[in-house]
Amino acid sequence: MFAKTGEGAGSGAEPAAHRPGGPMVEIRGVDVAFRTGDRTVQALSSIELTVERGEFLSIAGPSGCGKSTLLRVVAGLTSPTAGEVALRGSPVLGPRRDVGFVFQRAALLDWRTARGNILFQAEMRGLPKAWARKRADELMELTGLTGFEKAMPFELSGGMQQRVSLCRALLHEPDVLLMDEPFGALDALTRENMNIELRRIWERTGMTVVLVTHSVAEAVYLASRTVVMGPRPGRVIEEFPVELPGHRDYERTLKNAEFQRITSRVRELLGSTAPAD
Ligand SMILES: Nc1ncnc2c1ncn2[C@@H]1O[C@H](COP(=O)(O)OP(=O)(O)OP(=O)(O)O)[C@@H](O)[C@H]1O
Repeated sequence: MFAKTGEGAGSGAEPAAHRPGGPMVEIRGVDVAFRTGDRTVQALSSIELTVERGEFLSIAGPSGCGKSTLLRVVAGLTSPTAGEVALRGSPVLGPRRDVGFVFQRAALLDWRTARGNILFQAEMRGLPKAWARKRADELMELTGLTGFEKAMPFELSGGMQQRVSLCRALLHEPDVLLMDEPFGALDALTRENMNIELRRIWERTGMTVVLVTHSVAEAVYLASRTVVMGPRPGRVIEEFPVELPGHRDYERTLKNAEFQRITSRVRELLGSTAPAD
């Protein structure tokens, strides 16, 4: 059903936002059912979603509604029971190398330096060493880690560890960055700062991002579109284009009437299942 684009995975030094538009991720009629013993859990039902190139899409939904499963399907780590997913027009049939994944916990190798952790991605993929070192240094600068190249993970704060994890996920220039509750383990202030950083990085690079979060404020502040999922079996119940200024000052955005309108509506939809943020 999905035509191949002919473009190589991970290619394209120019930011996605500067390339012609078009779908980056296409999710068509996706169902996922898990079998455990004699029980079947219907995790996702009839998911239809398109993520445009250069778009920042956030997904909010109650616990257990299948948000992580959806990200895993996009990355090719979980196979759908029905339906199809394509990245840049090429069907996702197994683990994809053209995605970057950031998880809630940074999961750094504690015997390697910050830079060594980032370069691990290149070693696993057999990328040219000199190119990878240059790219790692650029990413460390972009995420404010310059000066911490040789720091060991235990010497880094939670926020800095998550920055290393972000650099590691971006090293191979993935077409799409998937983030699963990346700031969930951080304290409130660090989380706010990481939101500001991530938004700044997205504004500068124009990469395609899909972010799963429990924080309504985070979902709306960061995204160009927010999707709300309903409880199991997970399905999309509503989408909100976030029509706020491209460059978003944090304090000003939180006071913006449109931001408040969208966050209230998302909270209403999530009802009592949404934790306060
Ligand atoms: N590998 C698996 N085997 C069996 N059941 C699974 C598996 N992975 C997920 N599930 C079930 O699928 C449903 C959706 O799980 P998922 O982790 O995707 O939800 P979520 O919305 O990300 O939850 P949370 O917000 O709590 O992280 C849950 O009922 C979960 O127990």
